[in-house]
Order: sequence, then structure tokens, then C-alpha cells
Amino acid sequence: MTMVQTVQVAVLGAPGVGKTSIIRQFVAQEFREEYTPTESRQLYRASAVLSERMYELLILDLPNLPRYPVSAVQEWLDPRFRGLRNSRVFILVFDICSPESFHHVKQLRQQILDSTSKPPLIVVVGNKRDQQKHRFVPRHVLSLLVKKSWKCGYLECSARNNWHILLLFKELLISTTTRSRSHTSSICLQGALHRERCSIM
Ligand SMILES: Nc1nc2c(ncn2[C@@H]2O[C@H](COP(=O)(O)OP(=O)(O)OP(=O)(O)O)[C@@H](O)[C@H]2O)c(=O)[nH]1
Ligand SMILES: [Mg+2]
Repeated sequence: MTMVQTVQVAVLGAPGVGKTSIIRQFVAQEFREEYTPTESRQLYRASAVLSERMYELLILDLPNLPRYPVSAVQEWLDPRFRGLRNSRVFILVFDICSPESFHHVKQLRQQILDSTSKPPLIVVVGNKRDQQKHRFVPRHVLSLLVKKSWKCGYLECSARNNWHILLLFKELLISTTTRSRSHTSSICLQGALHRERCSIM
């Protein structure tokens, strides 16, 4: 039987940057124009096949309540959490039109690093790429800073246009797989085999 690797993904970022939109676009191929702030934490599940490997993604979406995200981050990093020993990844989302949201991501990264001795995989995502003309700084500047100084992955996407959403999760799975493996263009990712959604206890 094929082994299924579970990858836990925590999606964090300032209010309104599009965290829920990115997840819903990936899991259910849907996008909503109206803004409904996330009020309770949600766990999404998605199965994916990549280079003949099977993955189960558990994607955590958090509300921006005062007690989040620090406590949630720590809980997520706790190895006893759900009794799983699996890959843990953070997607830190900002809005490419909002410097404040980028600053928020910077703080989140520091909080994550401060709360663990073993740095987890962090991917920084600039969302709302369809609003490109209103961006606060050119892409290459952000990319250089995040990759070289922060040592994190960097990608821009648009949840609204479904642009680079699959690529984001594909890159994420590639990064969680053994880094020495060579990855060819034959990689194929089928997101959203399951659309199940449930709340964490
Ligand atoms: N133009 C554009 N708007 C987007 C995009 N992604 C999300 N939005 C809009 O931004 C608003 C906020 O999106 P959400 O996904 O709810 O943001 P969030 O980060 O989950 O917000 P909180 O749950 O409050 O933390 C909504 O009105 C979305 O329609 C995008 O890629 N482009
Ligand atoms: Mg939300």
C-alpha cells in the first residue's frame, strides 16, 4: 500500500490578506468577493498526489483574535498535537498592496523562530497579485529579502484569479519531501480530491 504523508499547514497573516480565500481556492475552487472575517479556527483537509506520492494536507485557518496566533502556533508546534509526527509548514500571507501586512509577516516569522529550536519550513506568500498596480514595493525586492535574509520561500499569488494557488501547495509539498531528491517537470498535483472541512476540538 502507498504511504500517505501528512503535512500540517498553518496559514497565518494579518486580517483580510486573503488566508481563507487562498485555502478555499485550493480546497474547493471557490472565491468570495465579500469579506467575512474568520471567527473560529477551521481545519481543512485535502489530498494530493505529487510524483506518485500521496499526501494528506491538514490546513489550519485561524481567526485574528487577540490570543492568536502565538498560542495557536505553539500548539501547532507541540509534537503531542494530534499525536502525529509529520511535516509542519507555515504559510505567512501578506497583501502585496499593504506594507503593514508585510510587517506583520515579519513579526510572525520571528515569533515562530522564537518558539522552537528546530526552524520549521516557512513560505511567505504575497497575495492579491491581481492588484499588482497598487503594490508597495517591486516583487524582486521582496523576493530577495525573504529568500536571502529570512531564508524562507517566497511566492506571489491571487486567490481571486486562482493564480499560483496550486503552485504554492505544490512548492510546499516539494519542499517537505526529501530535499536531495530531484524533481522533474513530470510532477503533477491534484488538489482538492477531498473537500472535507471540520473544526478542531
Ligand atoms: N483582489 C483580491 N482580493 C482578494 C484576494 N484574496 C482575497 N481577497 C479579498 O480580500 C478580502 C479578505 O479575504 P479573506 O480570505 O477573508 O482574508 P483573511 O485573511 O482570511 O481574513 P481574516 O479571516 O479576517 O483574517 C475578501 O473581500 C476577499 O474577497 C485576491 O487575491 N485578490
Ligand atoms: Mg479568514
